[in-house]
This record gives sequence, structure tokens and C-alpha cells, in this order.
Amino acid sequence: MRESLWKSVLQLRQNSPLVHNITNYVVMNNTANALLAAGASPIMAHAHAEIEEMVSICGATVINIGTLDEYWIESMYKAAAKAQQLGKPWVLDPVGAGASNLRNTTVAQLLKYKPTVIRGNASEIMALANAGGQTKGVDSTHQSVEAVASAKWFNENTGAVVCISGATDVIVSANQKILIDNGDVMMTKVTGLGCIATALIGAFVASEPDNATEATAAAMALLGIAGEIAVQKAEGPGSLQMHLLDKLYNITEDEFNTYLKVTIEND
Ligand SMILES: Nc1ncnc2c1ncn2[C@@H]1O[C@H](COP(=O)(O)OP(=O)(O)O)[C@@H](O)[C@H]1O
Ligand SMILES: Cc1ncsc1CCOP(=O)(O)O
Ligand SMILES: [Mg+2]
Repeated sequence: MRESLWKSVLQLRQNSPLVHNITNYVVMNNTANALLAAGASPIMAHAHAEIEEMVSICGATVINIGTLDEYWIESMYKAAAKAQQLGKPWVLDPVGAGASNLRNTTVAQLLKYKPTVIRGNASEIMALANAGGQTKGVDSTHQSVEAVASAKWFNENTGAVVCISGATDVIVSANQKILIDNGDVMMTKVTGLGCIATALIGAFVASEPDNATEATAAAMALLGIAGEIAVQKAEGPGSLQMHLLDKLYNITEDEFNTYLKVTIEND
């Protein structure tokens, strides 16, 4: 697994897949920059008139419910339906699930189109599974391990790979858990790093569509390691953003393998 994760990073740089994002106003620019830095090619698009073409030409679609409104919700349904129809990978970020009825009903409808991967923090994943998760806005009030039962339920019932992010990122797929212990707590003081994690999953899954579990693990490892290294130069959240973007771009094999903390648990 260690060697294959770095190979995935190199493969992403080489393949430079086009990644379609319907994401929120808060993170749109940072997300596009993070995708570029890692080697992917982003396009942000939500107009009804072009959404199906976008899904068709891209390697993967990322749907992030961060700043919903009625028009965008329709865009999301159209995109997810098209991806399912074409058998293209698509990734769901249920930002703030549990915080409002609008978010809950939108996510419930989106789940019917069978996302390839779902990535959220522990409170969001627990809220999705109706496990009593209380979401404090977009931030988690739970540890990632607390959401494992909910993630397993989703994996078994929808087939989606489920990634719970946090101090430990937990990737749940059939009969397996991958735990990634990279990252730094300062990353919770920069908005949009969870959204970037999801967008990177979209990029890796577009680059290697036949292995969504490894693609997800590679994305989370890359973000966590880049964040951990970036924190060493950062004076606070402002410069962390800048150094993180640089590290997504220039991370080396040596750095990746020195920092990587990955554990695999087979059920
Ligand atoms: N307490 C923490 N310690 C170390 N790294 C963290 C911690 N919380 C989050 N991270 C890092 O930030 C990334 C984004 O996760 P998270 O904060 O859970 O997303 P969100 O912004 O959606 O709530 C994680 O994948 C991890 O690398
Ligand atoms: C603050 C905020 N409000 C709506 S979307 C958003 C960004 C959330 O980003 P992340 O979940 O990656 O921290
Ligand atoms: Mg989030």
C-alpha cells in the first residue's frame, strides 16, 4: 500500500484528469488551486444548460452541498443522475449535513444516485446515517472513529467508499478500514480543507477509476502529509494555506514516504 499510494500521486500528475466541481462559494477558488497544485485540471460549473456535458467530458464529478440554493440543488441532481447514467465516478461532500432540513433532504436525494465516494467529517457522516449526529455548522463535534459504524452501514447499503476525516482519516470499504494518521490540528483553522480533501478524492478517482478505495487513501494521505509539512513553516492559518498549496505541488517521494502513517485493518 505504501508504494502504491505514492504511485497514485505520480499517476495523477501524469494523467492530469479534468475534474468537474459543483462546490460552495466559500472554497471555490482554493479548491481549484489545490486541484491544479496536485496535478489535476479543475472546472467549476453549475449552469443547468451545460451540466450534463460537463459530467460527460470530465473524469469525475465532485458535488459539495456547502452553500445550497434551489437552482444549485437542481444542478446537483442533474449532475449526479448523469454520472450514474454514464457510470462515471462521482464524489459527495455532505457539508453541514445534520444542520438543517434542507441539507438533509438534499443529501438523501443525492444518495439515490449512488456516489462512488462520500467524504465528510464525523458529525456529517453520523448525521447522514441518522445516527444522532449533531453538526455544529460545518465543523465536527465528534471524532472520526465514532462514525465508523455509520460509515460501514453506508458502505454496505450503497456500495460507496466512505471517508471520515479528522485527526485520523478513516476510509471504510467492503471488509477493510484504512486509517491515515497524518495532518495537523491547525488545519481545522483553515476553511475548506475538508472540501479540498473531497475534490482531491475526485481527482484521484478520475485518475484511477478502477480502485476508488486506494484513490481515496492516496488523496487523504497527500493532503494530510502536505498539511503536516506546511504547518512547520506556517506562522498561523494564513500562511498555512499558502504553504499547503506549495507542498501539494512540490512534495517529493522521500517526504511522502517519511511522513506517511497508514494502517490497514481487515474485518
Ligand atoms: N485534529 C486534527 N489533527 C490532525 N489533522 C487534522 C485534524 N482535524 C483535521 N485534520 C486534517 O484536516 C483534513 C480535513 O478534515 P476535517 O477538518 O475533518 O474536514 P472538514 O473541514 O470537512 O470538517 C483531514 O483530512 C486531516 O488531514
Ligand atoms: C464555512 C462554510 N460555510 C458553508 S460551506 C463552508 C466551507 C466548509 O468547508 P470545510 O468543510 O472544508 O471546512
Ligand atoms: Mg467539510
